[in-house]
Amino acid sequence: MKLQVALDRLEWSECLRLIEQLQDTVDLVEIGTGVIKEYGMAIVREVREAFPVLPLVADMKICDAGRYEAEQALLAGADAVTVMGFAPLSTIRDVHAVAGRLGKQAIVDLLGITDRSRVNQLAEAGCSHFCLHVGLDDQSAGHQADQRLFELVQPLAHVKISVAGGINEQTIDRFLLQSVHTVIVGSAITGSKLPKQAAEQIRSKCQSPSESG
Ligand SMILES: O=C(CO)[C@H](O)[C@H](O)COP(=O)(O)O
Repeated sequence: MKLQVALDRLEWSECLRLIEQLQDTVDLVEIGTGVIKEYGMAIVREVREAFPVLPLVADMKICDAGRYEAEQALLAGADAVTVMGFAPLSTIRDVHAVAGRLGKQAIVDLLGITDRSRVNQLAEAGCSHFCLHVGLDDQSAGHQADQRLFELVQPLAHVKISVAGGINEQTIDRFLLQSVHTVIVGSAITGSKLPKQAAEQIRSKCQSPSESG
């Protein structure tokens, strides 16, 4: 299981400082939606220039203007871009087309989706990487990423699953036996007084016996 650290609600310099610290511990770095809204593509470009081989996700949460917004982030240097599962299929198709043309990835964020038939429709449209996601506001209302989320994608074979939303060193245990491709962790790492140690502890749980050294 891969570990993706999400950089949310952080200042520019703090993002760069954290990437410097965490680059050898995590598999992917996500520039969070709020950071992108504050600093735009300039921060994606600077991260790419400073860390040329770092696998980088731009959490654009695209819901319209798919071609334009996906191109912005992917041409700025991101390897993958997110599009919302509730967006029009035309938008979702355009994001995938741009990603395919540039040899990059599109990830469909299922935030707010509770209908399995919608996920099937997305899979039929060619989506192959889904993010099961409990958003910050729903977390505040007491919701957590748990087994029920997986029912959305259970019947689908050959898709990659990421999971996000308030995951920490304890709650990650819930996903170890699921076929999760990537676990996305934000606050539990970036809000820690010792982010590298927090990432290392979570990282050690991501490794299956065959992956550990
Ligand atoms: O996409 C996000 C918010 O929309 C976050 O990046 C994701 O939920 C991970 O952050 P945290 O672990 O703090 O919930």
